Order: sequence, then C-alpha cells, then structure tokens
Amino acid sequence: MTEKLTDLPQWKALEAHHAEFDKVNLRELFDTDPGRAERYFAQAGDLSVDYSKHLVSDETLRLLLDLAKARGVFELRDRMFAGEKVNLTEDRAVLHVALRAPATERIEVDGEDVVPAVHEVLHRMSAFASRVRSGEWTGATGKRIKTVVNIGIGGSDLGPAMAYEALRAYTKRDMQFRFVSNVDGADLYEATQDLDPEETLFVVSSKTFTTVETITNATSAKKWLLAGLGGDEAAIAKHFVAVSTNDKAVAEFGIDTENMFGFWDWVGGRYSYDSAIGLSLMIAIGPERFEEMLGGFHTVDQHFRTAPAERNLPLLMGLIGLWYRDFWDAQTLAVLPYSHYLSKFTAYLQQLDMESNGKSTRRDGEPVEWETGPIVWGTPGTNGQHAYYQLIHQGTALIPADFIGFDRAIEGTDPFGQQDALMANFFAQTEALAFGKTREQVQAEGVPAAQVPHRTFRGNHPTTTLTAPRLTPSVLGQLVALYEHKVFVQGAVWDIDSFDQWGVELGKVLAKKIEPELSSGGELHHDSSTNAAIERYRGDRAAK
Ligand SMILES: O=P(O)(O)OC[C@H]1O[C@](O)(CO)[C@@H](O)[C@@H]1O
Repeated sequence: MTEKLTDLPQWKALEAHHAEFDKVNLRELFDTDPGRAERYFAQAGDLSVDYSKHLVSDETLRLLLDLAKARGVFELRDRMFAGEKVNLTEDRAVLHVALRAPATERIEVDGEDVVPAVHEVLHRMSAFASRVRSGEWTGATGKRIKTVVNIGIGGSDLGPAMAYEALRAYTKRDMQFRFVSNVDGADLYEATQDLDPEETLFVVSSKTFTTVETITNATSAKKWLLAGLGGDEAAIAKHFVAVSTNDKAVAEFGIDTENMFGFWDWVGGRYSYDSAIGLSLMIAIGPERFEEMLGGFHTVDQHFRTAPAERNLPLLMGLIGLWYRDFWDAQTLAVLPYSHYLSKFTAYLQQLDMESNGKSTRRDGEPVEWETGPIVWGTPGTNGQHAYYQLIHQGTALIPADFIGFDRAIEGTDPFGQQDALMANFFAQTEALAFGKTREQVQAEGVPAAQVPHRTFRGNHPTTTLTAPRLTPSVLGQLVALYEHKVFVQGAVWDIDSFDQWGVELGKVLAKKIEPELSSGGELHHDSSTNAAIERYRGDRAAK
C-alpha cells in the first residue's frame, strides 16, 4: 500500500505554506518580484505558457515539485511510456503515446513491439482517406462520396468532432463532415435529412462496438441507407466502414472487416482520436495534415518525457491545478480558448479530464481523503465574457482559468483583420482578473460613492496564459498532448487510476433494464420517485 498522500511531509509542508500564502495577492507578488513573468514561463514545441499570474511563489513550486517526486510521478510516467500495465483495474497498458511514435521507435507490450502495427493501420487509413478524397472510392451506384458521417460517442465522437472543428480551415471544402453521437433520434435525423444516400459514407466508430448509442444510430443509419438505395444489402460495403478493436462485433453488425480499421485495448477511448478513431478527420484534412498533427503530439510527448521538472509544462500545469484543487478548494477549472475553431475543445477536455480523474478510490482500493479532478468547463472567448465572466470577476468562487490564444489567425480566415480585437480581449481579461481595480482607483474616477463597492474588482484570480503562433494541425496535437499528460500527472499524485471509467457503468445497466419497461406496462420495482416518473412517461407515451 502506498503511503497516504495527506500523511506525506511534502503535503504537510504545502498545507503550512498555504496557510501563510493565503494572505498574499498577485499585485504584491508582481510588485515585489520584477522577474516574475520571465521566470514563470516555459515552452514546449510551439506552445508558450506564462504561469506567472498564478497564486504561486518559488517556494510553492519547489514544494509542489517535491510532492511530485515523493509521489513517483516520473517513475509512473516512464512505466507508461515503457508499455507497462499502469491501468491497474483493467490490467492494461496505457500507450496513446505509441499512436504518434515514429516508425523508428520501439515500444513493447507483453514483449511485442506495437509501433509497426500502428503504422500499418495509419497506412491503410491514408490509402482509404486518399481514395475517398479523390473520388476513386465511390458509393454503390458509382457516385463519389460527398458527405462523411461519423457515428460514435464519448471518445469515439468528441475527439474527431473537436479536431474537425479546430482544423476546419484545413479541410476539403467540397465535402461535408457530420458527427452523430446522441441516441436521441433527432441527431441522426438532422444529420441525414438533407443527404443523398448515394453520396454518403458512414464511419461507425466504437472501441468496443457494443455501445448502445452507437449501435442504435448505426442500425438506423443502415435502414436509412437501404431505404434510399432500394434495399440492396450489397451497398453497405461501399457506404459503411468501421473503426473498432472488436472485429467479431463489426462482422456481426454486417460490416466487412476488410473495411475495418483497428486499434488496441491499450488506447483509452478518450485518448484515441489520433488512432483510427480519427479516420473521418483524416478524410477531412488529408493524410499529410493528420501526420503533422501526430508530429505535434509527439513533440509534447518528448517534452513530457525529457524536459527538466522545472520546465516541464504538463508537470507544472498539473501541479498548479492540484494546488488549487487540494489547498484552495477550487472546484472547477475554466478552459477558455480565444479561437472560434476551438469551440469544442473544452467539451473534449471534459471527457479527457473528468472521465480520467473523476475518481474517489485509490489505486489500492481504499477511499481517497483528498480532492481529485476538477469540474472542467468553458466556451470560447469572447462570447463567455458577455455571459458568465461576471461570476469569475466578482463572484465568490475561486475559478482558476486557462486562457488559450494565438498570435495569428489561420491564413485566410480573418479577411477583415479582427485578430487584434480578439486578442486584446484575451490579454485584457487575464490582466483584469489578476489585478482587478481597487476601491481607490474606482473612487479616483469620480464614481458615485454608492456604486464604488459594486464597481471594485478584487482581482487575485489566477490564470494560465497559453499561446502559440497559429492554430495548425501540429499545434492542435501539441495542445491535446499537453492536457493528456497534465491529467496523467494529477492522477499520479492523487493515486487514482486515470485510465478506467467504471463510473459510467451503473447508468448504462439501469437504462438497459428500464428501456423495455417503458413500453411494457408491467409492474415497476424502482424507488417511488423513479416508478412515478416512469408511470407519467408511460401515460404521455400512450397518449401520442
Ligand atoms: O468507443 P466506445 O466503445 O463506443 O465507447 C464510447 C465511450 O463510452 C465510454 O466507455 C463511456 O461510457 C467512454 O470511455 C468511451 O469513450
């Protein structure tokens, strides 16, 4: 059994440090330390991170790094990279890093080098994507494919959907890409109602190929296709491909395993969009761009693996997040990208972070006695500024926030030159959050006395300023890898298994039980609230 986190001297030192530090504010920290912005700055690949607007000092960082060392974060990192089974509860290796390893690298799982298989699948994906893009791959009636519909959910949807949106400027504009995830029939209906089945390709993405939502949507999509193509079952082979680790279930569903792109149980769903799960994305941006993206991931993998602790960005970001979560009782983390293309980035991070670190059981099965993963939320700036930033500035909660911005717009996407207006807000917000506006400053502006308290900003709200020259496929890969490894660092310190997700099971099992009850009219055996809610539903359902 590992030593309890809160019993460690390093933890206790941080508690004592926090008690002292609590009284310090960012104004003072900057006033008394002119070198702060320069010192609290690190880079990984194209990513620059200024963490000086955090409630940390040299001492805080030293103590946090001590904690990481005491917790064996580096050892666990090395074991992950070496293909050891660090996903304890599922007895699996955790090797998303192998998905972006160059062909020259060797990474073994159970004595077998997995890198050649990764590249073999990438080659098949590239060949297929190129055929669809060029029109060489046609539908059953000989028409070229104009729309690709990805059917998947969770990691089999959020990753490709987020990355498609992020890299939209690099996509093949004479094709359309849609992402269907919700078992609500409206999702598939809206995605297909204006499509021609002859020109539509479905990519059914599911690691397990048993996920109810995905199989339900894929079954309905098959009906839609067959209805549109005169019921010719042979057409399925030209309009359906699968991405999965489960070839048996793919074959049973009726998709030829020749048209299946595989991956492996050592790729977690939320860590999978750089595997074959990214097939629809690869069709959209092309194999070369996809490769650039993988290169970006790899750059940050290497950084995480080799950069010294004091400059190691995933480590620093993970530890600073933990500082707020465990010592300042900050319950949430806002991730605020100043890029319209990153509109789905925070939703993607929600699964990455919350499904990984939303745990309360230690690796040895005992309950944790400290806080674990934060609630991750946020939408792109500047929209959020006109909605919920009020609470960040003047509410009562402490909300650390990651601000993500770019020095230049993607070529051709800002024809009227609005990038400075966007980024002025980016810089303004982190400045306002950190330093606020004192009562004296407000008074000096001649504000009526009654309004002064309302127009005062206490400041001292911590933010990370993360920038890159431009949003490219490589930079997207770098960003995602940064957050993947940050989540890893936190899970390692918290002593939880960041790679299982048992918490999603109970609801799934109950839904399976309840679905037939909704139409059967039989006796119900739930609690009184659930029974009554189902009865009301049955009544309304019968009335329609
Ligand atoms: O790819 P699959 O097997 O359909 O799973 C989809 C998602 O469902 C989950 O298992 C959660 O229910 C996620 O971890 C996963 O990304």
